[in-house]
Amino acid sequence: MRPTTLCFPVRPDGKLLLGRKKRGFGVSKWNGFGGKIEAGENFLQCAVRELREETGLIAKEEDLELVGFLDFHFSASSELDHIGFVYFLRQWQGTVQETEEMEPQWFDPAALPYDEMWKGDRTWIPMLLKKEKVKGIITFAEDNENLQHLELYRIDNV
Ligand SMILES: COc1nc(N)nc2c1ncn2[C@H]1C[C@H](O)[C@@H](COP(=O)(O)OP(=O)(O)OP(=O)(O)O)O1
Repeated sequence: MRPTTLCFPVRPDGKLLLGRKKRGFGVSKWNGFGGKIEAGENFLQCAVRELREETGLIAKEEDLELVGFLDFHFSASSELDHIGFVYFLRQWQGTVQETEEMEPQWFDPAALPYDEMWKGDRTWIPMLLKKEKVKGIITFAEDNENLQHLELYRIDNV
């Protein structure tokens, strides 16, 4: 799979915006917002475009904080392997809208719906919530759902 971006808008009260994916890869899971990089795009441009397509929110590239770099591996489906750049965003313009791809909802960071998210998320999102930056390799088992192996590192800069 092509490299991806994943962006989590964060409100001043600390709540995170997640979306329930309505179609495609990760359908029905809650996640941040993002997608595959397109030809000629850099990661920031991809993150801005995907956020706008999936939520209606308009971000400036300089407001995207790179907080994670993850290497997702699928032991039974190597065509799904991809890297993901993870961003927090604290300023934007516009209002959140449901889109054809995502049903958005704000969540308290202490009550994220991990049971309905990708299985790796409960390991690295708490690190980000503690203001740590993270780099790692997450390997999914043959069912493409459960975790097979995890290597996560706290880093100073992504
Ligand atoms: C496998 O573990 C993952 N965990 C989390 N939390 N998020 C992931 C994982 N793998 C991928 N993602 C994110 C990365 C992207 O933000 C989306 C997938 O993007 P999608 O395939 O929907 O990309 P689009 O370009 O929007 O796809 P279309 O072809 O449907 O336009 O999930």
